Amino acid sequence: MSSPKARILLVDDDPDLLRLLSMRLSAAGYQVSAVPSAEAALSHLAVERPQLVLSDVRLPGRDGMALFDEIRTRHPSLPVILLTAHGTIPDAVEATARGVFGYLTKPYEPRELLDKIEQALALTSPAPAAGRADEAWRAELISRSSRMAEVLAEARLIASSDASVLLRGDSGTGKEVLARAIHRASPRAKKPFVAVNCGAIPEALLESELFGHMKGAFTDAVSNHKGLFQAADGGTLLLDEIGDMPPALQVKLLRVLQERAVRPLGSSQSIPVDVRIISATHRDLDAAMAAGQFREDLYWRLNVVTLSLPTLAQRREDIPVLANHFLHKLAAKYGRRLSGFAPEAMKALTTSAWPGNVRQLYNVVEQVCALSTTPLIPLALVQRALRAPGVEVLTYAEAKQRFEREYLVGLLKLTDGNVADAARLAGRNRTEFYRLLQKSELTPGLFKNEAVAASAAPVAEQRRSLDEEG
Ligand SMILES: Nc1ncnc2c1ncn2[C@@H]1O[C@H](COP(=O)(O)OP(=O)(O)OP(=O)(O)O)[C@@H](O)[C@H]1O
Repeated sequence: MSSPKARILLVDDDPDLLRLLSMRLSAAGYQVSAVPSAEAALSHLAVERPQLVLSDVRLPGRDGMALFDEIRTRHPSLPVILLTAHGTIPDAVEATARGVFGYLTKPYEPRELLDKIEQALALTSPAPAAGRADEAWRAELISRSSRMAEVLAEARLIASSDASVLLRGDSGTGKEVLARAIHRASPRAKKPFVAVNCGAIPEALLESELFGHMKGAFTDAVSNHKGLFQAADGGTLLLDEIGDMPPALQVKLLRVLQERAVRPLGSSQSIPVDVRIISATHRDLDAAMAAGQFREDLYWRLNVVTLSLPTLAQRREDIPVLANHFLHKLAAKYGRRLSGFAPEAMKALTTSAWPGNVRQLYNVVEQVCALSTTPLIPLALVQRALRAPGVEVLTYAEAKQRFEREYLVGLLKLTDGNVADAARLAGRNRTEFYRLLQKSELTPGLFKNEAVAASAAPVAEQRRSLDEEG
Protein backbone atom coordinates (compact mmCIF):
# COMPACT_ATOMS: atom_id res chain seq x y z
CA MET A 1 0.00 0.00 0.00
CA SER A 2 1.55 3.30 -1.08
CA SER A 3 -0.34 5.62 1.29
CA PRO A 4 -1.41 3.77 4.40
CA LYS A 5 -2.29 6.86 6.39
CA ALA A 6 -4.40 8.64 3.79
CA ARG A 7 -7.71 10.04 5.02
CA ILE A 8 -10.82 9.07 3.10
CA LEU A 9 -14.28 10.57 3.39
CA LEU A 10 -17.08 8.07 2.71
CA VAL A 11 -20.55 9.26 1.72
CA ASP A 12 -23.45 6.78 1.58
CA ASP A 13 -26.99 6.89 2.95
CA ASP A 14 -27.12 3.12 3.55
CA PRO A 15 -25.82 2.65 7.12
CA ASP A 16 -24.94 -1.03 6.56
CA LEU A 17 -22.93 -0.35 3.46
CA LEU A 18 -21.28 2.60 5.13
CA ARG A 19 -20.23 0.41 8.07
CA LEU A 20 -18.99 -2.37 5.83
CA LEU A 21 -16.99 -0.05 3.62
CA SER A 22 -15.54 1.79 6.64
CA MET A 23 -14.36 -1.52 8.09
CA ARG A 24 -12.79 -2.61 4.82
CA LEU A 25 -10.93 0.62 4.30
CA SER A 26 -9.82 0.86 7.94
CA ALA A 27 -8.53 -2.71 7.67
CA ALA A 28 -6.57 -1.61 4.61
CA GLY A 29 -4.88 1.06 6.76
CA TYR A 30 -6.84 4.18 5.78
CA GLN A 31 -8.27 6.75 8.18
CA VAL A 32 -11.95 6.82 7.42
CA SER A 33 -14.69 9.37 8.14
CA ALA A 34 -18.21 8.34 7.17
CA VAL A 35 -21.23 10.62 6.57
CA PRO A 36 -24.75 9.87 5.24
CA SER A 37 -25.38 12.80 2.84
CA ALA A 38 -23.81 15.32 0.46
CA GLU A 39 -24.66 18.14 2.86
CA ALA A 40 -22.92 16.36 5.73
CA ALA A 41 -19.94 15.73 3.45
CA LEU A 42 -19.63 19.44 2.61
CA SER A 43 -19.81 20.42 6.30
CA HIS A 44 -17.15 17.83 7.04
CA LEU A 45 -14.91 19.15 4.26
CA ALA A 46 -15.12 22.65 5.70
CA VAL A 47 -13.28 21.48 8.82
CA GLU A 48 -11.11 18.63 7.68
CA ARG A 49 -9.64 17.88 4.29
CA PRO A 50 -9.32 14.22 3.34
CA GLN A 51 -7.09 13.00 0.51
CA LEU A 52 -10.02 11.34 -1.26
CA VAL A 53 -13.83 11.31 -1.30
CA LEU A 54 -15.70 8.11 -2.04
CA SER A 55 -19.38 8.76 -2.56
CA ASP A 56 -22.51 6.94 -3.59
CA VAL A 57 -24.29 8.60 -6.52
CA ARG A 58 -27.83 8.10 -5.21
CA LEU A 59 -28.15 10.17 -2.06
CA PRO A 60 -31.07 11.90 -0.37
CA GLY A 61 -31.07 15.65 -1.14
CA ARG A 62 -28.12 16.50 -3.32
CA ASP A 63 -26.84 13.49 -5.27
CA GLY A 64 -23.26 12.34 -5.73
CA MET A 65 -22.78 14.25 -9.01
CA ALA A 66 -23.97 17.50 -7.39
CA LEU A 67 -21.61 16.80 -4.50
CA PHE A 68 -18.80 16.28 -6.98
CA ASP A 69 -19.59 19.60 -8.73
CA GLU A 70 -19.47 21.40 -5.39
CA ILE A 71 -16.18 19.74 -4.46
CA ARG A 72 -14.75 20.71 -7.86
CA THR A 73 -15.45 24.36 -7.10
CA ARG A 74 -14.36 24.44 -3.50
CA HIS A 75 -11.51 21.90 -3.52
CA PRO A 76 -10.36 21.51 -7.12
CA SER A 77 -7.51 19.10 -6.43
CA LEU A 78 -9.47 16.66 -4.25
CA PRO A 79 -10.15 13.39 -6.11
CA VAL A 80 -13.63 11.89 -6.01
CA ILE A 81 -14.62 8.29 -6.78
CA LEU A 82 -18.30 7.63 -7.31
CA LEU A 83 -20.08 4.36 -6.48
CA THR A 84 -23.48 3.37 -7.71
CA ALA A 85 -25.78 0.43 -7.98
CA HIS A 86 -27.42 2.18 -10.89
CA GLY A 87 -24.37 2.81 -12.99
CA THR A 88 -24.62 2.77 -16.72
CA ILE A 89 -21.86 3.19 -19.25
CA PRO A 90 -23.04 6.66 -20.42
CA ASP A 91 -23.22 7.89 -16.81
CA ALA A 92 -19.70 6.69 -16.22
CA VAL A 93 -18.45 8.38 -19.37
CA GLU A 94 -20.19 11.60 -18.46
CA ALA A 95 -18.86 11.52 -14.92
CA THR A 96 -15.26 10.92 -15.93
CA ALA A 97 -15.54 13.59 -18.64
CA ARG A 98 -16.54 16.02 -15.92
CA GLY A 99 -13.43 15.14 -13.98
CA VAL A 100 -14.57 12.49 -11.50
CA PHE A 101 -11.52 10.39 -10.83
CA GLY A 102 -13.26 7.06 -11.06
CA TYR A 103 -16.58 5.34 -11.19
CA LEU A 104 -17.41 1.91 -9.79
CA THR A 105 -20.61 -0.01 -10.22
CA LYS A 106 -21.98 -1.93 -7.24
CA PRO A 107 -21.46 -4.71 -6.50
CA TYR A 108 -17.78 -3.99 -6.94
CA GLU A 109 -14.83 -6.22 -6.29
CA PRO A 110 -13.10 -5.11 -3.06
CA ARG A 111 -9.73 -5.42 -4.80
CA GLU A 112 -10.93 -3.26 -7.67
CA LEU A 113 -12.02 -0.55 -5.24
CA LEU A 114 -8.72 -0.62 -3.35
CA ASP A 115 -6.80 -0.41 -6.63
CA LYS A 116 -8.84 2.61 -7.72
CA ILE A 117 -8.21 4.31 -4.39
CA GLU A 118 -4.48 3.65 -4.65
CA GLN A 119 -4.38 5.03 -8.18
CA ALA A 120 -6.24 8.20 -7.17
CA LEU A 121 -3.98 8.78 -4.17
CA ALA A 122 -0.82 8.10 -6.15
CA LEU A 123 -1.83 10.61 -8.82
CA THR A 124 -2.78 13.39 -6.48
CA SER A 125 0.17 13.10 -4.09
CA PRO A 126 3.22 12.99 -6.38
CA ALA A 127 5.62 12.07 -3.57
CA PRO A 128 4.69 9.10 -1.40
CA ALA A 129 2.49 10.42 1.38
CA ALA A 130 4.74 9.11 4.08
CA GLY A 131 5.08 11.06 7.26
CA ARG A 132 7.33 13.95 8.17
CA ALA A 133 9.91 13.84 5.41
CA ASP A 134 7.14 14.52 2.94
CA GLU A 135 6.13 17.62 4.88
CA ALA A 136 9.63 19.14 4.92
CA TRP A 137 8.87 21.28 1.87
CA ARG A 138 6.31 23.29 3.81
CA ALA A 139 7.98 23.22 7.21
CA GLU A 140 8.15 27.04 7.39
CA LEU A 141 4.50 27.41 6.61
CA ILE A 142 2.47 26.94 9.76
CA SER A 143 -1.20 26.21 9.24
CA ARG A 144 -4.01 23.90 10.26
CA SER A 145 -6.92 25.44 8.37
CA SER A 146 -8.73 23.51 5.67
CA ARG A 147 -8.60 26.52 3.34
CA MET A 148 -4.83 26.58 3.54
CA ALA A 149 -4.69 22.79 3.24
CA GLU A 150 -6.48 23.19 -0.06
CA VAL A 151 -3.99 25.80 -1.29
CA LEU A 152 -1.09 23.64 -0.13
CA ALA A 153 -2.44 20.53 -1.83
CA GLU A 154 -2.56 22.44 -5.11
CA ALA A 155 0.84 23.98 -4.52
CA ARG A 156 2.29 20.52 -3.95
CA LEU A 157 0.76 19.28 -7.18
CA ILE A 158 2.00 22.11 -9.37
CA ALA A 159 5.43 22.21 -7.73
CA SER A 160 6.59 19.26 -9.79
CA SER A 161 5.86 21.05 -13.07
CA ASP A 162 7.61 24.11 -14.48
CA ALA A 163 4.35 26.03 -14.83
CA SER A 164 4.47 29.74 -14.00
CA VAL A 165 2.52 30.46 -10.85
CA LEU A 166 0.78 33.65 -9.83
CA LEU A 167 0.24 34.02 -6.10
CA ARG A 168 -2.54 36.36 -5.11
CA GLY A 169 -3.33 37.48 -1.61
CA ASP A 170 -3.38 40.52 0.62
CA SER A 171 -0.17 41.89 2.02
CA GLY A 172 1.26 39.69 4.77
CA THR A 173 -0.76 36.56 3.93
CA GLY A 174 2.41 34.54 3.29
CA LYS A 175 2.93 34.68 -0.48
CA GLU A 176 6.70 34.64 -0.19
CA VAL A 177 6.64 31.77 2.31
CA LEU A 178 4.45 29.80 -0.10
CA ALA A 179 6.73 30.59 -3.05
CA ARG A 180 9.68 29.18 -1.11
CA ALA A 181 7.68 26.08 -0.23
CA ILE A 182 6.80 25.50 -3.90
CA HIS A 183 10.47 25.84 -4.79
CA ARG A 184 11.41 23.37 -2.09
CA ALA A 185 8.84 20.84 -3.29
CA SER A 186 10.01 21.18 -6.90
CA PRO A 187 12.75 19.33 -8.78
CA ARG A 188 14.63 22.67 -8.66
CA ALA A 189 14.92 22.54 -4.86
CA LYS A 190 18.70 22.19 -4.84
CA LYS A 191 19.16 25.21 -7.12
CA PRO A 192 18.78 28.84 -5.99
CA PHE A 193 15.56 30.51 -4.92
CA VAL A 194 15.83 34.24 -5.62
CA ALA A 195 13.21 36.80 -4.61
CA VAL A 196 12.98 40.35 -5.90
CA ASN A 197 10.48 42.97 -4.82
CA CYS A 198 9.65 44.75 -8.08
CA GLY A 199 7.90 47.55 -6.18
CA ALA A 200 10.82 48.41 -3.90
CA ILE A 201 13.53 48.96 -6.51
CA PRO A 202 13.74 52.26 -8.44
CA GLU A 203 12.79 51.79 -12.09
CA ALA A 204 16.24 52.80 -13.33
CA LEU A 205 17.82 50.03 -11.30
CA LEU A 206 15.25 47.26 -11.71
CA GLU A 207 16.22 46.40 -15.27
CA SER A 208 19.88 45.91 -14.43
CA GLU A 209 18.96 44.06 -11.23
CA LEU A 210 16.86 41.60 -13.21
CA PHE A 211 18.85 41.20 -16.40
CA GLY A 212 22.34 42.38 -15.39
CA HIS A 213 24.62 44.95 -17.02
CA MET A 214 28.01 45.24 -18.61
CA LYS A 215 30.74 47.50 -17.32
CA GLY A 216 30.18 51.04 -18.61
CA ALA A 217 26.54 50.41 -19.59
CA PHE A 218 25.59 53.47 -17.52
CA THR A 219 27.26 55.94 -15.20
CA ASP A 220 27.54 53.74 -12.13
CA ALA A 221 28.24 50.49 -13.97
CA VAL A 222 31.84 50.13 -12.84
CA SER A 223 31.97 46.38 -13.46
CA ASN A 224 29.96 43.60 -15.11
CA HIS A 225 26.96 42.61 -13.02
CA LYS A 226 24.99 39.39 -13.22
CA GLY A 227 21.24 39.90 -13.02
CA LEU A 228 18.83 37.98 -10.81
CA PHE A 229 17.64 35.84 -13.73
CA GLN A 230 21.15 34.49 -14.07
CA ALA A 231 21.53 34.19 -10.30
CA ALA A 232 18.41 32.00 -10.25
CA ASP A 233 19.50 29.86 -13.21
CA GLY A 234 18.25 26.30 -12.76
CA GLY A 235 16.09 27.43 -9.85
CA THR A 236 13.12 29.67 -9.11
CA LEU A 237 12.70 33.44 -9.35
CA LEU A 238 10.00 35.12 -7.29
CA LEU A 239 8.85 38.40 -8.85
CA ASP A 240 7.14 39.94 -5.83
CA GLU A 241 4.75 42.87 -6.28
CA ILE A 242 4.66 42.18 -10.02
CA GLY A 243 1.72 44.59 -10.28
CA ASP A 244 4.15 47.43 -9.55
CA MET A 245 6.40 46.64 -12.50
CA PRO A 246 6.72 49.68 -14.80
CA PRO A 247 5.20 49.21 -18.31
CA ALA A 248 8.54 49.55 -20.14
CA LEU A 249 9.98 46.69 -18.11
CA GLN A 250 6.88 44.57 -18.59
CA VAL A 251 7.71 44.42 -22.30
CA LYS A 252 11.28 43.41 -21.60
CA LEU A 253 10.24 40.79 -19.08
CA LEU A 254 7.80 39.31 -21.57
CA ARG A 255 10.58 39.00 -24.14
CA VAL A 256 12.85 37.24 -21.65
CA LEU A 257 10.10 34.78 -20.77
CA GLN A 258 9.37 34.09 -24.44
CA GLU A 259 12.99 33.70 -25.48
CA ARG A 260 14.21 32.09 -22.25
CA ALA A 261 17.29 34.27 -22.50
CA VAL A 262 18.44 37.57 -21.00
CA ARG A 263 20.46 40.34 -22.58
CA PRO A 264 22.33 42.33 -19.92
CA LEU A 265 22.23 46.12 -20.34
CA GLY A 266 25.02 47.24 -22.64
CA SER A 267 25.52 43.76 -24.09
CA SER A 268 24.71 42.60 -27.60
CA GLN A 269 24.56 38.94 -26.60
CA SER A 270 21.71 36.97 -25.11
CA ILE A 271 22.44 34.46 -22.37
CA PRO A 272 20.10 31.45 -22.06
CA VAL A 273 18.46 31.07 -18.64
CA ASP A 274 16.39 28.24 -17.20
CA VAL A 275 14.22 29.77 -14.50
CA ARG A 276 10.83 28.90 -13.08
CA ILE A 277 8.84 32.06 -12.46
CA ILE A 278 6.58 32.59 -9.50
CA SER A 279 5.03 36.03 -9.33
CA ALA A 280 3.08 37.54 -6.48
CA THR A 281 0.81 40.50 -6.08
CA HIS A 282 -1.57 42.01 -3.57
CA ARG A 283 -2.97 44.26 -6.31
CA ASP A 284 -5.97 43.47 -8.46
CA LEU A 285 -4.22 42.66 -11.75
CA ASP A 286 -7.53 42.39 -13.63
CA ALA A 287 -8.28 46.00 -12.71
CA ALA A 288 -4.70 47.01 -13.60
CA MET A 289 -5.13 45.34 -17.01
CA ALA A 290 -8.49 47.01 -17.58
CA ALA A 291 -6.84 50.35 -16.76
CA GLY A 292 -4.06 49.62 -19.25
CA GLN A 293 -1.40 49.48 -16.52
CA PHE A 294 -0.60 45.79 -16.86
CA ARG A 295 0.01 43.97 -20.13
CA GLU A 296 -2.44 41.22 -20.91
CA ASP A 297 0.10 39.06 -22.78
CA LEU A 298 2.46 39.19 -19.79
CA TYR A 299 -0.42 38.39 -17.45
CA TRP A 300 -1.23 35.19 -19.32
CA ARG A 301 2.39 34.16 -19.38
CA LEU A 302 2.80 34.61 -15.64
CA ASN A 303 -0.55 33.21 -14.73
CA VAL A 304 -0.54 29.60 -15.93
CA VAL A 305 -1.71 28.61 -12.45
CA THR A 306 -3.14 30.95 -9.83
CA LEU A 307 -3.08 30.24 -6.12
CA SER A 308 -5.01 32.58 -3.85
CA LEU A 309 -4.05 32.92 -0.23
CA PRO A 310 -6.94 33.54 2.17
CA THR A 311 -6.64 36.46 4.60
CA LEU A 312 -5.90 35.57 8.21
CA ALA A 313 -9.46 36.55 9.15
CA GLN A 314 -10.73 33.91 6.72
CA ARG A 315 -8.76 31.19 8.55
CA ARG A 316 -8.93 32.09 12.20
CA GLU A 317 -8.11 28.54 13.25
CA ASP A 318 -4.54 29.32 12.12
CA ILE A 319 -4.18 32.17 14.63
CA PRO A 320 -3.45 30.07 17.77
CA VAL A 321 -0.92 27.84 15.99
CA LEU A 322 0.82 30.80 14.37
CA ALA A 323 0.81 32.86 17.59
CA ASN A 324 2.34 29.99 19.59
CA HIS A 325 4.86 29.27 16.85
CA PHE A 326 6.01 32.91 16.78
CA LEU A 327 6.05 33.04 20.59
CA HIS A 328 8.42 30.10 20.86
CA LYS A 329 10.62 31.41 18.07
CA LEU A 330 10.85 34.86 19.66
CA ALA A 331 11.34 33.50 23.17
CA ALA A 332 14.40 31.67 21.84
CA LYS A 333 15.57 34.79 19.99
CA TYR A 334 15.31 37.03 23.06
CA GLY A 335 16.43 34.32 25.48
CA ARG A 336 13.17 34.70 27.43
CA ARG A 337 11.20 32.07 29.33
CA LEU A 338 7.76 32.45 27.81
CA SER A 339 5.31 29.59 28.06
CA GLY A 340 2.23 30.79 26.16
CA PHE A 341 -0.78 33.09 26.12
CA ALA A 342 -3.36 33.40 28.89
CA PRO A 343 -6.68 32.00 27.56
CA GLU A 344 -8.33 35.44 27.38
CA ALA A 345 -5.23 36.84 25.65
CA MET A 346 -5.47 34.09 23.02
CA LYS A 347 -9.18 34.81 22.64
CA ALA A 348 -8.39 38.47 21.92
CA LEU A 349 -5.89 37.37 19.28
CA THR A 350 -8.30 34.98 17.58
CA THR A 351 -11.14 37.54 17.41
CA SER A 352 -9.11 40.55 16.24
CA ALA A 353 -9.52 41.92 12.67
CA TRP A 354 -5.93 41.42 11.35
CA PRO A 355 -5.94 43.76 8.36
CA GLY A 356 -2.16 43.19 8.14
CA ASN A 357 -2.58 39.40 8.22
CA VAL A 358 0.23 37.09 9.38
CA ARG A 359 2.85 39.85 9.28
CA GLN A 360 0.77 41.94 11.69
CA LEU A 361 0.26 38.93 13.95
CA TYR A 362 4.03 38.44 14.04
CA ASN A 363 4.56 42.09 14.96
CA VAL A 364 1.97 41.92 17.73
CA VAL A 365 3.50 38.72 19.16
CA GLU A 366 6.94 40.32 18.96
CA GLN A 367 5.75 43.33 20.96
CA VAL A 368 4.12 41.26 23.68
CA CYS A 369 7.16 38.99 23.94
CA ALA A 370 9.44 42.00 24.37
CA LEU A 371 7.20 43.55 27.02
CA SER A 372 5.99 40.57 29.03
CA THR A 373 7.39 40.23 32.52
CA THR A 374 5.61 36.91 33.16
CA PRO A 375 5.96 33.58 31.31
CA LEU A 376 2.25 33.59 30.47
CA ILE A 377 1.36 36.57 28.22
CA PRO A 378 -1.53 38.49 29.83
CA LEU A 379 -4.58 39.94 28.06
CA ALA A 380 -3.63 43.57 28.82
CA LEU A 381 -0.41 43.31 26.84
CA VAL A 382 -2.16 41.79 23.84
CA GLN A 383 -4.81 44.52 23.94
CA ARG A 384 -2.12 47.19 24.08
CA ALA A 385 -0.23 45.68 21.15
CA LEU A 386 -3.43 45.36 19.12
CA ARG A 387 -4.10 49.07 19.60
CA ALA A 388 -0.72 49.91 18.02
CA PRO A 389 -0.69 47.39 15.18
CA GLY A 390 1.86 49.15 12.96
CA VAL A 391 4.68 49.20 15.49
CA GLU A 392 7.61 46.97 14.77
CA VAL A 393 10.02 46.18 17.57
CA LEU A 394 13.43 47.49 16.56
CA THR A 395 16.50 48.19 18.63
CA TYR A 396 17.54 51.86 18.83
CA ALA A 397 20.46 51.16 16.48
CA GLU A 398 18.20 49.43 13.92
CA ALA A 399 15.61 52.23 14.08
CA LYS A 400 18.32 54.88 13.66
CA GLN A 401 19.81 53.07 10.71
CA ARG A 402 16.42 52.76 9.05
CA PHE A 403 15.60 56.40 9.68
CA GLU A 404 18.95 57.52 8.24
CA ARG A 405 18.44 55.49 5.09
CA GLU A 406 14.91 56.75 4.53
CA TYR A 407 16.01 60.34 5.21
CA LEU A 408 18.85 60.08 2.67
CA VAL A 409 16.59 58.44 0.07
CA GLY A 410 14.11 61.30 0.55
CA LEU A 411 16.83 63.93 0.05
CA LEU A 412 18.21 62.20 -3.06
CA LYS A 413 14.76 61.93 -4.57
CA LEU A 414 14.13 65.61 -3.86
CA THR A 415 17.39 66.65 -5.51
CA ASP A 416 17.28 64.11 -8.38
CA GLY A 417 20.45 62.52 -7.04
CA ASN A 418 22.42 65.78 -6.90
CA VAL A 419 24.87 65.17 -4.07
CA ALA A 420 25.97 68.79 -3.68
CA ASP A 421 22.36 69.95 -3.21
CA ALA A 422 21.47 67.04 -0.94
CA ALA A 423 24.55 67.62 1.23
CA ARG A 424 23.69 71.31 1.52
CA LEU A 425 20.13 70.51 2.63
CA ALA A 426 21.48 68.05 5.18
CA GLY A 427 23.94 70.62 6.53
CA ARG A 428 26.92 68.37 5.83
CA ASN A 429 29.91 68.77 3.53
CA ARG A 430 30.05 66.55 0.47
CA THR A 431 32.62 64.17 1.83
CA GLU A 432 30.63 63.59 4.99
CA PHE A 433 27.53 63.16 2.93
CA TYR A 434 29.16 60.53 0.71
CA ARG A 435 30.19 58.68 3.86
CA LEU A 436 26.59 58.61 5.03
CA LEU A 437 25.46 57.34 1.63
CA GLN A 438 28.04 54.59 1.72
CA LYS A 439 26.97 53.55 5.21
CA SER A 440 23.40 53.17 3.95
CA GLU A 441 24.59 51.51 0.72
CA LEU A 442 23.01 54.18 -1.46
CA THR A 443 24.23 55.23 -4.90
CA PRO A 444 23.17 58.74 -5.98
CA GLY A 445 23.12 57.73 -9.69
CA LEU A 446 20.00 55.67 -9.04
CA PHE A 447 18.03 58.77 -8.26
CA LYS A 448 18.92 60.72 -11.38
CA ASN A 449 16.30 60.73 -14.06
CA GLU A 450 17.51 59.20 -17.30
CA ALA A 451 18.23 62.44 -19.15
CA VAL A 452 20.28 63.70 -16.26
CA ALA A 453 21.94 60.34 -15.71
CA ALA A 454 23.54 60.41 -19.15
CA SER A 455 25.48 63.54 -18.28
CA ALA A 456 25.79 62.94 -14.56
CA ALA A 457 28.97 63.31 -12.59
CA PRO A 458 30.96 60.13 -13.10
CA VAL A 459 31.27 57.65 -10.31
CA ALA A 460 34.96 58.48 -10.21
CA GLU A 461 33.98 61.74 -8.54
CA GLN A 462 32.37 59.83 -5.74
CA ARG A 463 35.40 57.56 -5.43
CA ARG A 464 37.73 60.57 -5.35
CA SER A 465 35.78 62.20 -2.58
CA LEU A 466 35.96 59.08 -0.46
CA ASP A 467 39.63 58.59 -1.24
CA GLU A 468 40.40 62.18 -0.27
CA GLU A 469 38.93 61.50 3.13
CA GLY A 470 41.24 58.49 3.39
N1 LIG B 1 1.79 30.30 7.31
C1 LIG B 1 2.84 30.96 7.84
N2 LIG B 1 3.62 30.34 8.75
C2 LIG B 1 4.66 31.01 9.30
N3 LIG B 1 5.00 32.26 9.02
C3 LIG B 1 4.25 32.92 8.13
C4 LIG B 1 3.14 32.30 7.48
N4 LIG B 1 2.59 33.17 6.63
C5 LIG B 1 3.31 34.30 6.73
N5 LIG B 1 4.31 34.16 7.63
C6 LIG B 1 5.27 35.21 8.04
O1 LIG B 1 4.59 36.46 7.93
C7 LIG B 1 5.41 37.43 7.31
C8 LIG B 1 4.78 37.90 6.01
O2 LIG B 1 4.80 36.81 5.07
P1 LIG B 1 5.17 37.03 3.53
O3 LIG B 1 6.29 38.01 3.37
O4 LIG B 1 5.34 35.69 2.90
O5 LIG B 1 3.81 37.71 3.06
P2 LIG B 1 3.45 38.32 1.63
O6 LIG B 1 2.07 37.88 1.33
O7 LIG B 1 4.54 37.98 0.65
O8 LIG B 1 3.45 39.87 1.95
P3 LIG B 1 3.64 41.12 0.93
O9 LIG B 1 2.51 41.08 -0.05
O10 LIG B 1 3.54 42.30 1.84
O11 LIG B 1 4.99 40.92 0.30
C9 LIG B 1 6.77 36.80 7.14
O12 LIG B 1 7.55 37.12 8.27
C10 LIG B 1 6.47 35.31 7.11
O13 LIG B 1 7.56 34.56 7.57
